[in-house]
Amino acid sequence: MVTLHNLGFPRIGRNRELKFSLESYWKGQSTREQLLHTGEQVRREGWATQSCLDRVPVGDFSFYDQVLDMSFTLGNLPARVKGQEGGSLDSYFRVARGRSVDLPADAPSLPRSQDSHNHHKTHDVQEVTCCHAVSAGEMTKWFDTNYHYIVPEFDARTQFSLDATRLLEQIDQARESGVTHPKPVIIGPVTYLSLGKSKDGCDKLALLDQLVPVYAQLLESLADRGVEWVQVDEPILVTELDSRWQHAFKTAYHGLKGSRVKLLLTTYFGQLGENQYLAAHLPVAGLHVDVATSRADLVPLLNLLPTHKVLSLGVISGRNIWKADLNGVLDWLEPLADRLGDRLWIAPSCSLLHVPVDLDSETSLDPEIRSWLAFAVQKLDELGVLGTALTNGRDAVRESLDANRHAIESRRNSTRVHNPRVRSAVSSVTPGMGQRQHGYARRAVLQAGWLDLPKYPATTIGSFPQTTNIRRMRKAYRTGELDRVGYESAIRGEIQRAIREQEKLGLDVLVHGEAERNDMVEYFGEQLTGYAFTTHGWVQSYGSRCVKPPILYGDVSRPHPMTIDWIQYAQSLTDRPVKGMLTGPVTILNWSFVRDDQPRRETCRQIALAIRQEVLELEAAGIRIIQIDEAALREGLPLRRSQWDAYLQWAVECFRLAANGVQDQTQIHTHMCYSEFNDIIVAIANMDADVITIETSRSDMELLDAFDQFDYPNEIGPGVYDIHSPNVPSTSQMVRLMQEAARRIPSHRLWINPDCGLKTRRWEEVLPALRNMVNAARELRASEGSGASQVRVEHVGHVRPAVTIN
Ligand SMILES: Nc1nc2c(c(=O)[nH]1)N[C@@H](CNc1ccc(C(=O)N[C@@H](CCC(=O)N[C@@H](CCC(=O)N[C@@H](CCC(=O)O)C(=O)O)C(=O)O)C(=O)O)cc1)CN2
Ligand code: MET
Ligand SMILES: [Zn+2]
Repeated sequence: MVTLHNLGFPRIGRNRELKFSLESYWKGQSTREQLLHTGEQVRREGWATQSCLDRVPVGDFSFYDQVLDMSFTLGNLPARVKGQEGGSLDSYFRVARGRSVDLPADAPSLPRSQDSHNHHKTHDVQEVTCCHAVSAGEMTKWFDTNYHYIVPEFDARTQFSLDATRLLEQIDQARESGVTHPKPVIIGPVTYLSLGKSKDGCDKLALLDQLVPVYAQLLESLADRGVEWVQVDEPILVTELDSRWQHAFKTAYHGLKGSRVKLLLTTYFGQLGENQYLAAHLPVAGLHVDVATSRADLVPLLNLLPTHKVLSLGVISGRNIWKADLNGVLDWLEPLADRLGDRLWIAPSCSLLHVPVDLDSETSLDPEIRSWLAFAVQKLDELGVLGTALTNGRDAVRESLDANRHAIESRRNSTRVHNPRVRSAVSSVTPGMGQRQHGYARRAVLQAGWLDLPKYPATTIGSFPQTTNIRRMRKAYRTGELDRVGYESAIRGEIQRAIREQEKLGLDVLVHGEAERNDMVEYFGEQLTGYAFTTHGWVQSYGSRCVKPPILYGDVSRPHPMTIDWIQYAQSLTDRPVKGMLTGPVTILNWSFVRDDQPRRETCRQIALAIRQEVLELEAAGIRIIQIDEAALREGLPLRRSQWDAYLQWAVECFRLAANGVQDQTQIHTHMCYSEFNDIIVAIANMDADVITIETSRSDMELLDAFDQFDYPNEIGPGVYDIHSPNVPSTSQMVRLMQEAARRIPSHRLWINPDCGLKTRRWEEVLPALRNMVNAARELRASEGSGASQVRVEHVGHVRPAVTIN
């Protein structure tokens, strides 16, 4: 008989209870007990929802991040938090967020900037000057998702020691809640090491020998608690592993062979590929593989897998929100069930952390679109239907299967999905559409002519603080308490404030501040056709921070302008140039739930055409600098390097399609927060943006080495202000950073700007920081003896034109 299980359940709470509880605790507005209570409630609710399963995950809950939890379980805390006052929850949040100053009412934030190892640091509020300051752990994205984890830190002195309390307590709690077969979830030793970072250059793999015994101890504690199966997550098995890491798998799992619990070696987010043989032959009791997006692994695995092992198939996608084609799954699954008998387990492909909790909360979704969707709760229902069909035959669930077939067919045939005009627009795309009229050198002269900018022009990345007031007004508008006229005039007030402040600061190129946007992706999703959006579809991005990814179900078009009025209004308030501000097609794609019935590149092209229209209309409306953010272009790189080229090819092509239809005089900017560009600098150059702003302040400009070595031809704004910290950077600090930058990039091609948008900061922090930044620009100009725009014009002539990809 088939066994049904789950790999992990969303933990932010059906109504983001955990988010609110955490933020209130951090602000000192509620007690530790209240927070612990919320955590317990969320876990119990999750277990209740999963009661239909044969094995229920335990330990997938987290107050901040599951990787950080694992670090605590293994006793691997950075030395800087050891011996500090307070309980373990305090230490935990100290690693997660740093020792904070008083948390402002609206102090969310983006992940902190990267260091040179492709990690970016944390988070909401940062430790500052106080004597007890503790810097936060670094944070980086979890595989190819929009979830971010706290990077484990290693050095030559790292010692591990077991603290199984969290897991053991949760197992007891699960049992109290009626879970008869709790299945603890842990991150496996090899993935744990690979996710971490060596702080002193020590060899991470050298730690394996002392790590494995601690894992062995952990498994013993679980066995003592009566646990039968443990889910050991090793997602790095779906990436390319060199021979040392392959060997590490053998060492680790041979070291754990004597354990009294059974291990389910769990992989997800892709195919095992060349690691199949390795994974199939490790001495564990079972193997979980992702078969939701591709079944390429399946046949070879069936032949490789020793016959005593359980094979768990991730048959329902844990990454998207579409109903699974249950009849289609059964067609191939039934013969397998016959063949494998009790050895077959089924589950979602990965943890359900990456999808919203419950479709039933979506009362205002269009009923037809709703009928195509499944969130976490519904995915478990689907699993149940498959289980019953396999055990008792399809007739036992005939009604559910028929309804599912109907939904799948309705989606496939819906006229709302297919729009012939969009199809024909995409098929008439020509390579010339992604090509600027002339190369950068010629454009730069034309742009400098009208822009008349000083050297080191000062600008910002787009957003200004999203205050509580702005969010409240938006909520009031949503609920009808505030009418459109009232809302729009309030937003115009915010724009006006942003413009006035920037003028006072003396910035050279202004922004409107993005007050009208809930999120840089959701905002565009709400205005494009082919998109649906939810009211409760929150997904954790990091810590207490959530996103509500819009759902892209059909061909995309742009029925009306999306940003023009706001930008034009902003421009009407000032003589200085205001940047048009758009999110790029690749980022919109990567941060949305997208359709699975056509290749991503196809969907991306449609979005690119919609953004292109907006770009051209902005230009026609007199906006002559347009920024197109591609924060997720680099982070969207496939997990396997062998697939990078193909991805970069279409991703860059889509950016070019969106951006490059403009006149030479129009200046295109792009922005990326994740700035480890060594491997993809050619692709970045191929985007051919006139100016790229990136996150560099934390790395002391080392990230610019890639641009330097490659001779990146266009202009660059390396971030000098770490916006993830409430710290106000000093003028001299920023001057020094720009001087570092100027050692790598000719100064006539440098801009000065913060690392990223300022939406998560407060005005009180932003104003002094930007004041110092503008002063830094002035000092630099003075010390170089010329502030005249001619300098820019004179120099640009020597610059090589950008490489093109056509
Ligand atoms: N999509 C996306 N992915 C991204 C980023 C990003 O900016 N966008 N940045 C990187 C880091 N990830 C991040 C993810 C979320 C947030 C963030 O700040 N999220 C906010 C929600 C932003 C939002 O959608 N706001 C809405 C709704 C806000 C809300 O909850 N309103 C309350 C009421 C407001 C109040 O009374 O305070 C409600 O509806 O109940 C709005 O402004 O309209 C949060 O969790 O708090 C920041 C960074 C990487 N991935
Ligand atoms: N324009 C956006 C902003 O300033 C870019 C953010 S990148 C995550 O917020
Ligand atoms: Zn950014």
